[in-house]
Amino acid sequence: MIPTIFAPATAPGRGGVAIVRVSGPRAGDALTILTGRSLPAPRTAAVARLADPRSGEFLDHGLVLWFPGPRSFTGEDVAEFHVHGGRAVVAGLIDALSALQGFRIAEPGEFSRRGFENGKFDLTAAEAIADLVDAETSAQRRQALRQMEGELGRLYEDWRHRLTHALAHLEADIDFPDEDLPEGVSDQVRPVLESLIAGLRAHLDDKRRGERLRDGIHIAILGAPNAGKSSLLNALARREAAIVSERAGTTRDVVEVHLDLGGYPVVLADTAGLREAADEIESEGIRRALARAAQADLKLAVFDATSLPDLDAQTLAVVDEDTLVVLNKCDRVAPPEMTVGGRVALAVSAATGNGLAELIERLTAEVARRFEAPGVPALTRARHRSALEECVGSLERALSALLPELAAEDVRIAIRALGRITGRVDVEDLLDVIFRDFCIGK
Ligand SMILES: Nc1nc2c(ncn2[C@@H]2O[C@H](COP(=O)(O)OP(=O)(O)OP(=O)(O)O)[C@@H](O)[C@H]2O)c(=O)[nH]1
Ligand SMILES: [K+]
Ligand SMILES: [Mg+2]
Repeated sequence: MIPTIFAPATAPGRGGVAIVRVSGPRAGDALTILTGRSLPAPRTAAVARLADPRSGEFLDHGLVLWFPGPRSFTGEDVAEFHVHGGRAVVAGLIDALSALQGFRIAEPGEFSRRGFENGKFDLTAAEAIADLVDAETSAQRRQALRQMEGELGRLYEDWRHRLTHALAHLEADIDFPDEDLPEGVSDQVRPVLESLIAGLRAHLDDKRRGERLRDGIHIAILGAPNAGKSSLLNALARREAAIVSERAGTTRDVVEVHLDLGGYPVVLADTAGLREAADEIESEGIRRALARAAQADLKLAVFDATSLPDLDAQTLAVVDEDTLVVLNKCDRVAPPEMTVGGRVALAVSAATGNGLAELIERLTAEVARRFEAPGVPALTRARHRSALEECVGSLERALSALLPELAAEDVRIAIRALGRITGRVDVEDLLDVIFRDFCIGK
């Protein structure tokens, strides 16, 4: 018999309430045995006195819930115990459940895995549940919710259906060959494949915005020594994360802080000042600064307003369309209105905080413009990306195939690649990897 699994669904530690979830064929028995009563009405909270069946020891008064399968999260029978959120209460409950025949503690992600295996949701939705639990900012939450609602799964399934349709036509061409048409893919199927390739390419060519939203958007601060980069980082982070000093060349390593910028997860990096390095260590710092600049989604180019009209040439060189230009130390000089490298320069003072609110607003707008695209679900995982790339590659091979048989085989490979994303085909080997990253009780 399938084991009945249980685990705390709430985070460990003290809290007002802790929830222990049970799923499997004997979930109902867990309720009747621990409460000493018959099952409560489905999906209705009932107050119950809980006791350890071995000793009769009183464990807690709590709420119990009964979700008979298949109308439950896992699709199996599910029971929930809502108890007072103390370590000893939860430990007592877990201990009592462990003693029941056919019960064992759940592995990480096992509830979600059972839900997937019972057809409650596809793999992209299961992954979205993990993302939702991990979401730290509102943009991450929005993305996870859209995916959990099935937006991404539907897109991939729609593509898979269209391909399955195209495959049927190809197979018809194999069965009933038209002697005048030696081409691999008929004129009927060719435009279908071409339009799918275009759709897949557009989806892949998204600057990884969905993956970035999950992992954090990278913003690098760049500028000459003493421009006030570290001061700006500290001001934006509201803590002394980086060392500030009047000595030019203070920062060597890249210093990162994680911020919630208007709902977006941002990794803000302070870097070494750009100049002819005085020694090997500084030169390595500058190399790292430039590497950061090259990888960053957005750059903040910081110029020292007190040295105007001179603008540092090395900082100027990194200014491009993904750069916000900042004139710092405007507490010491009248803020000038100017553009730098075609970008409107924003006057700020890291020392007094003047202009920072506007800087944050502009940064948020730039991030939103790049990372929020309403209506189009974003690709969110490397796993999906590699399957989609395999799909495009196979479709391109299909287009240039000389025989319909070969084209059909390539289309079959493309269909399988799409099916792996949502979990429709041969994913058994993938499941351990996917659900391993979930936390216990999910
Ligand atoms: N008046 C004024 N001084 C500032 C401002 N920002 C930074 N400073 C001063 O400028 C000096 C350099 O600041 P840092 O933040 O260390 O500059 P940095 O760009 O990180 O310098 P390096 O790490 O050496 O490249 C320090 O003495 C700061 O106190 C500002 O907005 N106004
Ligand atoms: K400095
Ligand atoms: Mg610094």
